[in-house]
Amino acid sequence: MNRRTAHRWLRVLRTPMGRTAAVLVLIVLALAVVGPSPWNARADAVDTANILAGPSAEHWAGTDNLGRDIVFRVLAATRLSIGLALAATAVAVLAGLLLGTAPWLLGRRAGRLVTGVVQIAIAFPGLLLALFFAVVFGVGATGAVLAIGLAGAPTFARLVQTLLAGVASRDFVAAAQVAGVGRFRILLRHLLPNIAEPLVVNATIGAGGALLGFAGLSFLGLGVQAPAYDWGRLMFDGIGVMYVNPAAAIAPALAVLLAGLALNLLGESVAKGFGMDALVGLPASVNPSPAAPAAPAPPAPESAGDDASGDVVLDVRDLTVSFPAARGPIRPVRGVTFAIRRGEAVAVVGESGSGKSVTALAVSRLIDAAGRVDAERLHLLGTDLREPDSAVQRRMLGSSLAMVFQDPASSFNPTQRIGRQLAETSRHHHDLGRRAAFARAVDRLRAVRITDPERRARQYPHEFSGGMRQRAMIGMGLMGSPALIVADEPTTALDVTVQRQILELLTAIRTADDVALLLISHDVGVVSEVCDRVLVMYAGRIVEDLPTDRLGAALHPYTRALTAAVPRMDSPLDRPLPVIPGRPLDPADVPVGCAYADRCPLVSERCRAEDPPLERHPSGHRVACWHARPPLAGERHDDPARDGAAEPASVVETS
Ligand SMILES: Nc1ncnc2c1ncn2[C@@H]1O[C@H](COP(=O)(O)OP(=O)(O)OP(=O)(O)O)[C@@H](O)[C@H]1O
Repeated sequence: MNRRTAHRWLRVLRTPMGRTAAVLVLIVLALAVVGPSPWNARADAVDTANILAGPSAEHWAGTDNLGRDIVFRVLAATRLSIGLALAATAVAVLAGLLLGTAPWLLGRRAGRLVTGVVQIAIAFPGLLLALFFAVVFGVGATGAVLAIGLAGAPTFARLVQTLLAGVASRDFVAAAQVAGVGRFRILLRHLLPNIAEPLVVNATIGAGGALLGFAGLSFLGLGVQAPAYDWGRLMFDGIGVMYVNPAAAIAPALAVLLAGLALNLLGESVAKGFGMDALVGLPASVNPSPAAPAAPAPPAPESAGDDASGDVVLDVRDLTVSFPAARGPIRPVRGVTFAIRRGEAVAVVGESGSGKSVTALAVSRLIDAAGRVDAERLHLLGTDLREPDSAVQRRMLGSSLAMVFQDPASSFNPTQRIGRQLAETSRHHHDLGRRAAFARAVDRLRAVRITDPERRARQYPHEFSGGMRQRAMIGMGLMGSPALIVADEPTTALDVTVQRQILELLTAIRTADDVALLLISHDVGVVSEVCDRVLVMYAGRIVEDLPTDRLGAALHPYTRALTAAVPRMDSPLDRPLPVIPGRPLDPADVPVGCAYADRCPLVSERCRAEDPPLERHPSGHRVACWHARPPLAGERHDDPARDGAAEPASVVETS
């Protein structure tokens, strides 16, 4: 148990409810472990002179029809009652885990089938299911364990599915996928450890339910059979003599009630105590170190696929991504074409919802199962990413593609030490032993300028600051020999100083190792510092592809509006900051014609009727606009006033 878990348990035990529940459960467990041996003799001692006696000083709950002491029989039955309830809970958890993890392991179709079966099973009342299984497995303790366990399995399966869905969408799982780790290994290493706590809590509550269920089956005569007895069986016997000695039924019922209550209360207290927790990041020093300025990359190919040189790392042509939706599929990425050369830094900018992240996810093969990726070409280092997933491909991608996510807080598995998580890639792809992989992890942490890397590698993610986690994430990408780093808003969640350090680090790595960078950002200011080229996206399409240093001479009105919205030192203080009028487009509602038409100051009839293709302009940009032209002197982009049917400033030629 790590310090954090111990701290949470302590917090649970400090509450009155948690303390009471823990004491009660300990008493019940102690009785179950030590109880029967000292009391068995008295519980089974027949006293024909005292048959069906009422409560007295000698027999607190009276005797049964053979004169045996009820209290001792209840105490002696603790082990069997608790043992069977725990066994049934174990069956429920195990079957629930198998059913709940099946969709993750089996893929979309088989997964849906399993989910459907689970949903149907959940629709049946639990007691009905238990009775059904009890009949199927036959009368007796074993049959009842299986019946109650299997009746509880669908609820656990759904819980596992829900918990898995929550964890599977976290960045560290995506990082493991990018690193080429198989689904079973991800399940064991990343998913299950992160759902263990809520599962244990629910299993504790479930054990209370199983205890009641078991007592119910034995009471109905379907569970434990004489001469063995559990609390349910004692209730069954007691009910027959209810009118002579009611305590014979009440005593075992009280035992069921108390033990069930204890387990439920403990589960609830733990759930509450653990649920209130948040990861506390200890302040840690960030190691500033200036990076060398990036060397300018050679001019990039303007259109993917046209460039046959071996220099192209990523080659994307006509990429479309769609997701199912209630009113028909939506297409957040609609025919995107670009290429990135070795060592080149390309930014993708655009407002929220323009399809930047979905493009990056498609390139990294991280679009979830419901989504559909189509492309005329989607090559990373010559490997066709449209091909079905294979071990060889995963291995190649795992070492040549690195991904840095926006939120450093969710980029690492909180249950594992940083060094181990970094080492995982090397153990998997380079067949390194545990020690060698850990040594490489330490070396990579050093490479991303983390001070005292040996000590840091042994720490958990919550002991790192946000900036350090982001560095460590970059270090994880460097465990292989990446040719491309995809960084999706890597600095958005960080403060300005740390932001700069991360950008400098990315630039330094790019320059030193000739690694290409695909930087997703909504901040034109950031990308102009780091990147050679900018792809401007609007409503799922690239509307302009231009060198960063030409941003001041952008041809598309949207690029100009984005650039104008960046605050500058010389912005006049007496005027509000320019904003782009209107709202970004909903991908479910893309109009005919140019998607930017409603917000564009240059809009004309043609814009509303025909969608302009992305074509090469004589200036070298690729631009998708019927009115592509350099900005006019004094032009404002926050001014919704139309300048009429502006004539195209230059002829646009097809590339
Ligand atoms: N799994 C999904 N299912 C359905 N729609 C999705 C899914 N993922 C993304 N989308 C939709 O795709 C569109 C583009 O999303 P994307 O995350 O690429 O935008 P973005 O440009 O990166 O914006 P932001 O800067 O806010 O991250 C959004 O409208 C989003 O709702």
